[in-house]
Amino acid sequence: MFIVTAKEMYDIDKFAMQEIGLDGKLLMENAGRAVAEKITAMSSKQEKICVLAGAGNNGGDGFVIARTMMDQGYHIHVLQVVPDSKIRGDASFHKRIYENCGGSLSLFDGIDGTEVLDADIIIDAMIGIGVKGELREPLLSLVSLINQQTKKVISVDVPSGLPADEGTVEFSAVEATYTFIIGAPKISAFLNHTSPYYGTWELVSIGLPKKAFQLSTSKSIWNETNVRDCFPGRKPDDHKGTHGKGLVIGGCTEMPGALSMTLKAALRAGAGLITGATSEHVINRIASTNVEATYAVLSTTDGFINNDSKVNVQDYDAIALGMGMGRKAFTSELVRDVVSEANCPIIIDGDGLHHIQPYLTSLKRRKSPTIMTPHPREMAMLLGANVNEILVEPFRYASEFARKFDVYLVLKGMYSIITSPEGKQSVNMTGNPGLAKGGSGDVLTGIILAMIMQRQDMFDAICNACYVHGKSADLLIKHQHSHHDLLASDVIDGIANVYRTIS
Ligand SMILES: NC(=O)C1=CN([C@@H]2O[C@H](COP(=O)(O)OP(=O)(O)OC[C@H]3O[C@@H](n4cnc5c(N)ncnc54)[C@H](OP(=O)(O)O)[C@@H]3O)[C@@H](O)[C@H]2O)[C@@H](O)CC1
Ligand SMILES: [K+]
Repeated sequence: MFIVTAKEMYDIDKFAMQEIGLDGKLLMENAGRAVAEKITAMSSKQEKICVLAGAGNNGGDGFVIARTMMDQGYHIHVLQVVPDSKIRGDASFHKRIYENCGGSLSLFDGIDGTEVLDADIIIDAMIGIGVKGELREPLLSLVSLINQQTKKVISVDVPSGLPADEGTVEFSAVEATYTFIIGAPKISAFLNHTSPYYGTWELVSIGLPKKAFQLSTSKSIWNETNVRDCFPGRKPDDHKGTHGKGLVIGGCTEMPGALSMTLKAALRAGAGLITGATSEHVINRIASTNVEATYAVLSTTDGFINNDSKVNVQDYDAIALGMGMGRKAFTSELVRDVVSEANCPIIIDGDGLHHIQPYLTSLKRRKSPTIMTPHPREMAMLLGANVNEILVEPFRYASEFARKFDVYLVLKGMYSIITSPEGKQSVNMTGNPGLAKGGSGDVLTGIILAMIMQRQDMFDAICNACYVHGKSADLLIKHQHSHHDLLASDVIDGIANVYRTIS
């Protein structure tokens, strides 16, 4: 499923019309019919439905929805929120058809007399991706009235007033119960501060050609079909070496658990052989619960690993670096040496991100892929930016960072964004608030390690890992646990449930 900006959507629309030859009125008919079908499935003919129609194509969709539902016997009224003179193009065409069919319509004449107050269901087709700046009056007051009601509000494409793109914090918008998104989800459906306005959303397809999307956008949702298409298989003659030999470097006296979880997650996720490189103290603490792993002892100062014992990094297919290692200056040296000496893919996570921050440009010199897995606060630290700036524009920050430092980036969050060094982006939709706990990130790193060692496309492997991690949590919440009691170690055990569903 592709994800678009408003501009990309307009480009796709233009391509479909000018290059492919699809008519705009037909696309609008398809959009309105597809949304009407969804709405009829969730409403009854006894309910009074008010369609709020604007002047642009979003309003045009509203007229098609109204006509389609009216013909099926629904109790429909259109409240046109702009004067007749403003209605243009295809919207004007579909308004005429609605009226020719005998549809009921009135002009919005101020809040007091509004039909919104009478309706059981409000269909918001005032403004879609064409919004510019903050809502003007009288729509601003109308939106505020709608948001005070407890009625079911169904937005068409985008809740009116909400920007389709990232980067805007000042806006007023309809707080929809449901949104039926047309063609492709817009970026604002995946941002912390804008996604709640959509309510529950669903995509409706209107016949826009796949070719148009492929030419215009490099962003998509990574879903179960993607996972099934490229999930590493197992053959009868496989041996432990077939599935990779991984090294995990991290841990300190105060945080032995982080390394332990990465080791265990990597093994559960399918790694062939895993070695933990850490202090003797940490090994003594975790070895009995990670009996399948092997260990390399690193020298320490005050319980933190240092660079004296020189880690052997040459014999591995991939390395994970950083979890629970602390932030001592002498550990930075070790991180730098591993990053410059290893000839295999490296995942840098947790404290490793802090150590590498002053040396980010060195990553460009690596011959093998580098994967970084920051949460938004770590991303802000890496960039020297404010975390709120990142949260408002995560796609842009992620894309610029990945390109600049030639890394694969997993920007973790409610919707994690995976970015390739070329700027290709995927959003992972699995996962739930139960994952907002210590250790979750260490588990994800272990799963990524296992996936990238099985020698498939790096981007696909990382996306699969994010999917598996979130899906494990989702299945556990569905069947056994709650958001409150779910632990990172449960997510490791839950990997088995995910594998059973996809293999
Ligand atoms: N892409 C596709 O393939 C297809 C797209 N389709 C649909 O088209 C939609 C995009 O249509 P669009 O481009 O006509 O813009 P749209 O969202 O109707 O908004 C324009 C109106 O909003 C108004 N307005 C703007 N800002 C405002 C403000 N701050 N405060 C107040 N008013 C403001 C603006 O007024 P103006 O500024 O011009 O006076 C104008 O009247 C898209 O979301 C989808 O639903 C489907 O039909 C099928 C095919
Ligand atoms: K809308």
